[in-house]
Amino acid sequence: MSISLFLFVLSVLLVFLGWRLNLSRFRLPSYLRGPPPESWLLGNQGQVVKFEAGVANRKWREQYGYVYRFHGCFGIEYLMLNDANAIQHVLRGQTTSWGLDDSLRQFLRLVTGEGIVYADGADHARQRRLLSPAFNPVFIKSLAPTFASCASRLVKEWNRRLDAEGIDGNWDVNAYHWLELLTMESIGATLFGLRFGALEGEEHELMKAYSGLMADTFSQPTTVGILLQNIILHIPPWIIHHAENLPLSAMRQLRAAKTTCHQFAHDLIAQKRKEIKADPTKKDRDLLTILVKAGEKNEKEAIEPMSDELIYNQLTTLFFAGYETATNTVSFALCELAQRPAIQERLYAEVSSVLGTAADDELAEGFDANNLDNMPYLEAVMNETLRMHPAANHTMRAATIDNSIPLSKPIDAEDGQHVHWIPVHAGQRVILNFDGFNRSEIVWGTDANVFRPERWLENVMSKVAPEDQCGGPYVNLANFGGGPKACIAWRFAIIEMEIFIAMIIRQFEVRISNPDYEMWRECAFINTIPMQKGRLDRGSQVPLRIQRRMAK
Ligand code: HEM
Repeated sequence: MSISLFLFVLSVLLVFLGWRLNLSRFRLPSYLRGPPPESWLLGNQGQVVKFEAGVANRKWREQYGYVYRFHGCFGIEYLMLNDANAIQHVLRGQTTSWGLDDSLRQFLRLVTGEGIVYADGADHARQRRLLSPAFNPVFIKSLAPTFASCASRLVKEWNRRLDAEGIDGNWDVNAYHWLELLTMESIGATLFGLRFGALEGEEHELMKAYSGLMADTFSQPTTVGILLQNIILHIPPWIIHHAENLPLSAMRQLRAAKTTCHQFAHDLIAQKRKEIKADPTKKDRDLLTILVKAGEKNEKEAIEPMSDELIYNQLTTLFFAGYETATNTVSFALCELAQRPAIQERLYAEVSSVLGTAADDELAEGFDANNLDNMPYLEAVMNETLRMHPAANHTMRAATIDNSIPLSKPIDAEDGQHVHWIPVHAGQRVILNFDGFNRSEIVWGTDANVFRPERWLENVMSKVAPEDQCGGPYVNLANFGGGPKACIAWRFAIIEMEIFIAMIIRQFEVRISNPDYEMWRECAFINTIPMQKGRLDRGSQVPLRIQRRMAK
C-alpha cells in the first residue's frame, strides 16, 4: 500500500471518529423540521442529484419552511437557508463569526491553491486589500473595449461558420462551447494581457485544462461518487496534500488544471516584471500588471507583499472564479432569449438603436462602458438571467462561534411554535441557498419562478422590504455572495456579460435548434450548468440556430 493510500485510509478513519464524537455537539435544535434522510450514509444528498438544480430545495422549502434541517452524508446536519435575513447574517458575519465550511475550503484548495477564496480572517483581509486596486470601478470600465473586441471576434467567427457551414442562412451550433472560448479569451486579455487565439481555433493548454472541468468532474455523480466527494472533501488539511495524489480521475483532472495554471502564471509573471522594468510608466492594461506593481509598491510601504506563490494562486483563483461563472450565465441568457422571441426582439431593438450599425471591430475599439447605462432592457435581461440562474447555486459556511441566526419570516417548528431566531453552536454548517433566495416568492412575488425581465423595469427593488434583502452587492441578488467575501469582480462580470450579450444579439437572431430540447440546470458541486434534459451524456449544451440580422 502506498504512503498516500495509507494516509488516505487513516484520515478517513480519523474523520469518521471525529464526526461520531462531534455529532452530538453540532446537533441542531430538535424542533427544526426537514426532509427525512434516505440513509445515514447519503443523507438527503442522493435525493438532490435526482433533480435539476434547485428543484428539491423548492419542494422542501414549501413543506418545511424557508429554513430547514438538511442531512449531508455520514449523518452531518446542515441548516438550509433560503431566508433573506438568515443569509445576510451569515454573509456579513464572514471572517468574524462565520468561516468557510471545511468541505468547500478543501475543494477550493484543490482547485485554486491558497488564494483569496480559500483565505479567511486577517489573511483574507490582507489579500483583499492587495487585490482591490485591480477591481476599482474606473479601471473595470476601461476594460469595455477589450470585452467588446473579444465579442467582435466571436461574431466574426460565427459569420464565417455561417457562410461555410450554414444551410439556408441558418447555422446550428452548441453555443456553450463558443461561450467558453469567448470567456477564456476575455480573461486572457483582461487578466493577463494575452491573446490566446482560442476563438480562431488555436489550442491553449489552459483551455484544455479548464474546459468543462466542473461538468466533467462533478455532474451526475453516482452513489459512490457522492460518497467519495464527501470523504475527500472532509479530509483534514494536513492530509489533503496526499489525497491530491490519489489515482482518481477527478483528482487527476483538478490537479492537472491547477498545475497548468500555476506554470502558466509563473512564466507570465516573470515576463510582466521584465516589461514593467523596461517601461515603468506604461499604462496598465491588464489586472496582472496592476497586481505585480501593487506587490512591489507594498514592499516599499512595509505591508507584507504577495509572494510569487501567492500571485500564482491568485491568478489561478481569478481564472477559475471568472471563467465558468460568466460562461454559464451568458449561456443561460442566450438560452432564455432563444426560447422567447418577443423578449429577444425588444432587446435587439434597444441594442441596435444605442450601438448603431458600425462594423463590430470599429464599435469595439471605441466601446464606451457608459453605453450600457442607455440600455435598461439589456440590464433587465441580465438581472433576470442572474436571478433565475445563479452560477453558484449555493455555498457553504460554518459557525466559528456560538451565535443565533435571525429570520425575516418566522418558521413553524415541530411543536407548532413560530421560530424567529435559530441558535447554532460553533462548528454548525449552513448552506446559503442562492437559488432558493433568488426564486423566493416572499421576495420576488408569486411569479418568482418565471423569466420576466420586465419586473426590473417596474422597479422591483422599491417593492422589496428591508427585511427581505440578502446583503448582496448587486440589486438584491444573492449571485455574488456578500459581506467581506463578496465577489470582488462583480462589476467586471456585469460589464463583461452585458457587452457579450449586446454584441451577439446586435448581429444574430438566435433560436433553439433542436425541437426536442428542454433546458436542464445541472448542479455540479456548487455550479449551475446548462444541459439538455434527457441527454445529460452530451455535457454542457446550448443548442442554437443562428441567423444573421444585418448584411455583413
Ligand atoms: C457571473 C459571474 C460571477 C459570479 C456569479 C460570481 C460569484 C461569486 C461568488 C458567489 C463568490 C463568493 C463565493 C464564496 O464565498 O463562497 C465569488 C467570489 C469571488 N469571485 Fe466571483 N463571480 C463571478 C465572476 C467573477 C469573475 C469574472 C472573477 C474574476 C475575474 C471573479 C473573482 C472572484 C474572486 C477573486 C472571489 C473571492 C472574493 C473573496 O473571497 O474575497 N468572479 N464570486
